Amino acid sequence: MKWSELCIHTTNEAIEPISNILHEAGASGVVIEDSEELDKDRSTDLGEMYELNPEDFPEEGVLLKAYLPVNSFLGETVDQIKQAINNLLLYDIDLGLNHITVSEVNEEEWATAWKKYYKPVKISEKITITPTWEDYTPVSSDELIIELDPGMAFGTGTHPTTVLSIQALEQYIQKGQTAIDVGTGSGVLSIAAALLGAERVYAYDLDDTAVKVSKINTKVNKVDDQIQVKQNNLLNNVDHEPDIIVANILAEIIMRFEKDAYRLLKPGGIFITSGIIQAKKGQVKQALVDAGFTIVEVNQMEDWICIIAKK
Ligand SMILES: C[S@@+](CC[C@H](N)C(=O)[O-])C[C@H]1O[C@@H](n2cnc3c(N)ncnc32)[C@H](O)[C@@H]1O
Repeated sequence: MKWSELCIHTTNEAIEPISNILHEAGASGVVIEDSEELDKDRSTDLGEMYELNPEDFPEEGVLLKAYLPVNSFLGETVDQIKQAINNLLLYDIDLGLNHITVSEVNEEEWATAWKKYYKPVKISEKITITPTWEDYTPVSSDELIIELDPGMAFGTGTHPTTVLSIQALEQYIQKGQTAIDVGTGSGVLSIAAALLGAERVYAYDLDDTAVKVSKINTKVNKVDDQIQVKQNNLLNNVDHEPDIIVANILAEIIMRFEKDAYRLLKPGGIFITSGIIQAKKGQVKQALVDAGFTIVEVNQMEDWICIIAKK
């Protein structure tokens, strides 16, 4: 099959919203080439491997590459993507150069293109994420390993918004608790919750590819007994009473269901909200307080904010 590569020159801040647009448009996998990745200080004490080739990265900004099958809808799809990206300006998201090119690639090229950037990474005190195709030997006996093949669903597990969510889960989850993961993507946060001791996790995503991929990932990590994955719009028609709700979704989407989160959580329950850009921090905090929550922590990584609130 012929594939078309859509290459978008943008900024770090725009990675997640543009990735979402690309997935919604049916893109199969998104490659992120971030100029900052090359200069990042990285710890290698725990056996992580970083073999980055400067030629794979832009001099500045971020290149996002998405792959779409070449068919008769391609032109329209590309136009819709461009329009949706331009609409992000309305949310004060800096798009940088916003230069978009389209070229053709063959199947083998795209199937391996994104895998070379994805290596084992220790992302919290206890959790290391490793791609399923890498051999990784745990460094210590209490290290928890998540094996992930993001396939076509969002979430290699190493995006700052995901890292912040996992660090918060690690801090707040207690053995035997029930958790809900809204917008599970690859299932990474649900798997982390289960490995950290949650007895029951409900993982929801609107996207059926995410549902399929996360089901596979829960099996690969042998936590499919603890995690129920289901296609669902936010918390609509959910009646479980969790101890923890985690949602790594954009601010605009969090502000559509903070009241449902408050209603469902047990008293004292924790709501971990991630995927929030700096500019939206105040609005999300206010929405959480208006819903009845007390803000217990606000954490930041790069330009991303994670707000932890208590019922
Ligand atoms: C930023 S990704 C996060 C994926 C994963 N939780 C992680 O941390 O890597 C957001 C996910 O939310 C899903 N999503 C978007 N809108 C949704 C909705 N209304 N209901 C459920 N899931 C939704 C998307 O399909 C996507 O998989």
